[in-house]
Amino acid sequence: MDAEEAVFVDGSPCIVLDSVRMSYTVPTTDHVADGDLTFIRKVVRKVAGHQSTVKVHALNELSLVVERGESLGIIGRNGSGKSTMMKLISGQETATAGAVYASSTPIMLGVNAALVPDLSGDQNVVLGCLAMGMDRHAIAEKFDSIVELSGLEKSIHLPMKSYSSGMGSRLRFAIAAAVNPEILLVDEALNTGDAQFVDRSRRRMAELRDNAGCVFLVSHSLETIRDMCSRVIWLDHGDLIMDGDPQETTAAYKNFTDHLAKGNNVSAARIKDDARANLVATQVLPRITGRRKGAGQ
Ligand SMILES: Nc1ncnc2c1ncn2[C@@H]1O[C@H](COP(=O)(O)OP(=O)(O)OP(=O)(O)O)[C@@H](O)[C@H]1O
Repeated sequence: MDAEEAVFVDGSPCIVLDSVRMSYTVPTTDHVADGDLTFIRKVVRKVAGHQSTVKVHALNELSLVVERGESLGIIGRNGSGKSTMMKLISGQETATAGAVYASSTPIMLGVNAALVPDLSGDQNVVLGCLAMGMDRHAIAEKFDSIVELSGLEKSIHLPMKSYSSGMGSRLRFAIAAAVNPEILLVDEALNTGDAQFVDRSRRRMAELRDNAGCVFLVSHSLETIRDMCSRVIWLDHGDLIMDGDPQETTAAYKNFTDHLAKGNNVSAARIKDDARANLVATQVLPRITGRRKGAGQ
């Protein structure tokens, strides 16, 4: 990534990721992680109860500016960093380095509501709505439609711990869908439910998308991404590979995965390298009074 572009945005963008990185330190049973330690030191560490750890780089340094009106699709293989990026934007996780700026609270459909298992479904509706910043009047107004969307009318007075995981997901989705967020995050991997609920939730999602200032959508369905997004980014092993037009980006990614599926690892790597070579890296600069679009480049 040699080229760098200074981005000058008119008005305020919805989301800015400024040199963001995310890594996790996780325990491992792989002794290679102990590196060059002598056998004796490895035994001593084990006896002393030391657990080996490795660092997982979920997202390597990247910057991104997403403007109002954009609908950004995020594609990539399993483990490429898509959900991690969503968690950083929603504030569920804090980046290891860099900063995330949002013009208002992003709402991630399905997971925003931190619900309490011992409370009943209806009590959790109130709790979840309060957590999203709704007042009691607005909650009372929306209550019936939330329960209806969840499809849990019969179980709404039972404790959430008695719900199946699908029922819990439906309630969380219905609560998150009660507000019309300016920044909407949809991770399709989190969308569970039976056919009837999927249909209902898709309709509500479409309404939310139409009303949102900007939308982030993670999906393994390239068709969904092409249908719904105005811009697509391709992540691989935590790196930003491509950022651009939905048709071009999904076509390049499909070409890459088709080559991989046929075992053509070398040509797949070349496709990825070519895509990355054309990437214009974003650089986030502090806003300076008087600076104009195109100035100072
Ligand atoms: N809480 C966590 N602790 C440790 N490692 C994590 C954690 N969350 C994600 N990772 C690691 O970070 C990397 C990126 O994961 P992420 O869930 O963002 O991928 P993804 O692109 O959303 O994958 P998928 O398509 O399978 O949902 C993976 O290697 C994953 O193992």
